[in-house]
Amino acid sequence: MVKESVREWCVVDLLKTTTDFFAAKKVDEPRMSAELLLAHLFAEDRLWLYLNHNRPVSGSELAAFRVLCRDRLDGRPVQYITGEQFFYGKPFAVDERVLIPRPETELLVEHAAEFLAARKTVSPECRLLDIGTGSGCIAVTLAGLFPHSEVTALDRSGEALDVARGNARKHGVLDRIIFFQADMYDPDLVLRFSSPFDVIVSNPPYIPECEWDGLQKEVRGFEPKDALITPQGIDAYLPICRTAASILKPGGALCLEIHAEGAEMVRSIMASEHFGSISVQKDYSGFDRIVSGILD
Ligand SMILES: C[S@@+](CC[C@H](N)C(=O)[O-])C[C@H]1O[C@@H](n2cnc3c(N)ncnc32)[C@H](O)[C@@H]1O
Repeated sequence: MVKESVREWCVVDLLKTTTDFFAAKKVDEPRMSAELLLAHLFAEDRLWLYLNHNRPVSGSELAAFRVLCRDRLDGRPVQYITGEQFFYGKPFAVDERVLIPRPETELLVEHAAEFLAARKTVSPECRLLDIGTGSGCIAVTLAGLFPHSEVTALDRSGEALDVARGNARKHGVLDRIIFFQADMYDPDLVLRFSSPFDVIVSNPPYIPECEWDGLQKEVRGFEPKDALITPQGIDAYLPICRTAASILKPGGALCLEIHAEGAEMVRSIMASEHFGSISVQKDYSGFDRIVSGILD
């Protein structure tokens, strides 16, 4: 009897075949998806794939990889499959309880960090508040960049706060972050803070409900809707600015991520709540993305 030959796979072949297959199935960023899933299979990084391109892939590894690929074909974002997204050069654990951090949000961190670095106060200590912390990517990154800071990470979702807490532990800043479950729309929110902040940052939900159907299937099917959508899109900015105006130190900064079309509206909300030196920054694609101001 002739024995049926079973194909022997190595890393480079599997990568190419998977990339072609994903491309044919119209998976977003097919090469990147294939690389991240394969690296995840071996619990290595993407560079390792290139340094080990001839490594044979065993039958059991192949079977496990097929499961990952099937998940991806079903539309699940690669970051939820691998459980990780890099933000500001560091890996953050993510799952369906939190929004996947986006590269644009790194600009928000950069902007807050520039403000803090330029402060003329003698004390290196500072108090920061992140409203709508999700995975904790902003709060944890700022706590890491400013070792004398005390950060408060606020979210309505207890599940998101659990993820953020895990990320703070992973990056060694758990002891400097206060995790705070609260609703940013609560008019009495200000009463729950005992001392003022130097900087408040927020990437609130800012997509209007009417844009939901037009979002990618991957986003609609897997990311938490509450993290993205509000009825009008703009709803969170007035409560955030109002709260910030009461709990920031005079001269403190408020840095907000915004919808590309929201800059003028957010600018006027900030101005109405006594913020000055208001500036708008564009993201890597040239869209308005960050509005910041200083409390008069
Ligand atoms: C756009 S996500 C930002 C997550 C994370 N900061 C980031 O940049 O990747 C918005 C976050 O706000 C939280 N959120 C939504 N509505 C809220 C509310 N009313 N009060 C407090 N947090 C809220 C969501 O749970 C979500 O984690």
